[in-house]
Amino acid sequence: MNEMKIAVLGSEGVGKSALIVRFLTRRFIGEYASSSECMYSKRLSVDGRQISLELYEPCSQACDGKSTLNDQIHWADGFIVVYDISDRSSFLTAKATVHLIRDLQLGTAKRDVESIIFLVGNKQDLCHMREVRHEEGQRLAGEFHCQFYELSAAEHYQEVALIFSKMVHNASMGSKAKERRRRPSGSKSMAKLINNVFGKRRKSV
Ligand SMILES: Nc1nc2c(ncn2[C@@H]2O[C@H](COP(=O)(O)OP(=O)(O)OP(=O)(O)O)[C@@H](O)[C@H]2O)c(=O)[nH]1
Repeated sequence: MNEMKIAVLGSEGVGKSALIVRFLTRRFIGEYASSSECMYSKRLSVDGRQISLELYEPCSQACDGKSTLNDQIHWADGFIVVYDISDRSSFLTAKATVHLIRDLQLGTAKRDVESIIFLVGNKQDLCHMREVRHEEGQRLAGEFHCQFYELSAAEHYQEVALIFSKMVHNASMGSKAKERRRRPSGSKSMAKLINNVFGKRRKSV
């Protein structure tokens, strides 16, 4: 069984949990708590191979034991960097994050293999409130050698699933001979994920 580790990054409220939960459960669940970092795990078959996938979502608020981007770069096989197309500041955070991943990577043992980064503009259903043009996302992705997607976790299951499968596929190509690395926190089972989702406090859109 191959292991695959993906970190889902982005500023508060961009829809990181929504995307992960959509992928894992096919459902869009509107409200999630954000007071702790989360690790989700899932087994899946990609290109005929069994993959044990771990998805890490850091806590976007100040919390104990928070991992640094440097830790995440050592740990992850790939990054999904999310912003909200109706929130320009989240795009600027995504830009800074992508920049940092590329910069920090140069100082690690992984510098020979460019980290796989997918830049994702979420909340496409809010295009009437759009603050970030599609072309801006495309341009940023081109500049930093990322793949770019715009979608809505609220409305698009297929697109969300496609992104995660592509990420796993691409990351598995680049990680075959890779050393095992420390992970930033403990793992959550699917049952815990469901409890977590339903136990989370409510936030408004
Ligand atoms: N309209 C719309 N709302 C969305 C979408 N995705 C997520 N949301 C909403 O955005 C809010 C934040 O979503 P989360 O998934 O908690 O975002 P997050 O990035 O995990 O937030 P933190 O954990 O606080 O960092 C919630 O109210 C979601 O219902 C989307 O595609 N469209």
